[in-house]
Amino acid sequence: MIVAIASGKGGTGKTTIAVNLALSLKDKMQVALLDCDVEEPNAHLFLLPEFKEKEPVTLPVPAIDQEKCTQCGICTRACAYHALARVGKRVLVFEELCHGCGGCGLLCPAGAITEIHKEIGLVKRGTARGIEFIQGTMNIGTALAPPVIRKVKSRIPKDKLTIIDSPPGTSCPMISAVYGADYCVLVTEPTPFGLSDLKLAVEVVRELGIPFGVVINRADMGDCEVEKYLQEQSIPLLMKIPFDRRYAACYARGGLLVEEFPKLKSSFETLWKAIERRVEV
Ligand SMILES: Nc1ncnc2c1ncn2[C@@H]1O[C@H](COP(=O)(O)OP(=O)(O)OP(=O)(O)O)[C@@H](O)[C@H]1O
Ligand code: SF4
Ligand code: SF4
Repeated sequence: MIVAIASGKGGTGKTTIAVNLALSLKDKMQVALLDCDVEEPNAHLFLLPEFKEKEPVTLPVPAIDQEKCTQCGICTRACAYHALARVGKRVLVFEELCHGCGGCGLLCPAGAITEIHKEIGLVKRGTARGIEFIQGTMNIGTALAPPVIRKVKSRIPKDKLTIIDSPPGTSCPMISAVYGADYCVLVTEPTPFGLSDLKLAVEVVRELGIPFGVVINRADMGDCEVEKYLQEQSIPLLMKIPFDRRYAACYARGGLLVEEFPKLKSSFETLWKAIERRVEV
């Protein structure tokens, strides 16, 4: 089963929940944790995995043979991302804009386009406390998270519960991370921003047809508009976690909540039961 932990808003507690859910379940079943927050992965800071494999992530970007190019303009007109431009008598490639779709190479009538493999990130795989840990990282200066996320997800083991720590927001990186999940846990906080971004995230997972429920983190910090919204929309409330300065201090030290606060472990086990029940339904 694949469970994605996502949220419309950053900093709501996705990593806290993904890491501690994995730790709470690892003695009961085989668990894999995928850190798909590839712009800023941080789950490793808590689990301290030992990485055994590393694989670069590459994107096929075009290289133009200016000798062969007839400047017909077919490729520049075809590229939906404006990654090609005719400047004087040359066709230039703006690699940062290229999505590696391969379209220009297929269309070029002069055979002037070949592909080079540009390194845009790294996927690392290892283990931590009996948990299979897979992490993606984007190279500095690159802009495309989805290919790195897809590469991380290509490593999903078939025989384990896979927990995905998704990037924040509701744009392409989040969609790439949650796509194909059996269940999505949307983490929010009871603030106007939390509610507004939750609504966007709900739209995304509904559009993708992924069953989902909500965890309200720092649940005692704001008003109850989030709960009212969940009731109106018949969205399951899976868990409420109170704000606790000791949790923040534990996090800041790289500590593990379920080890320092054993009561939380049973809360995460209950969260898992709620997810499992809903996926079976
Ligand atoms: N219940 C809580 N009480 C106090 N602090 C909390 C609580 N939950 C999370 N935090 C704090 O909120 C911050 C963000 O948590 P976390 O990194 O898990 O969020 P995130 O959603 O993964 O963030 P990002 O969107 O940047 O990936 C951390 O400093 C963490 O200690
Ligand atoms: S590979 Fe696709 S995105 Fe990249 S330059 Fe060619 S047409 Fe544009
Ligand atoms: S399609 Fe080929 S020949 Fe035409 S401008 Fe592009 S690179 Fe040159």
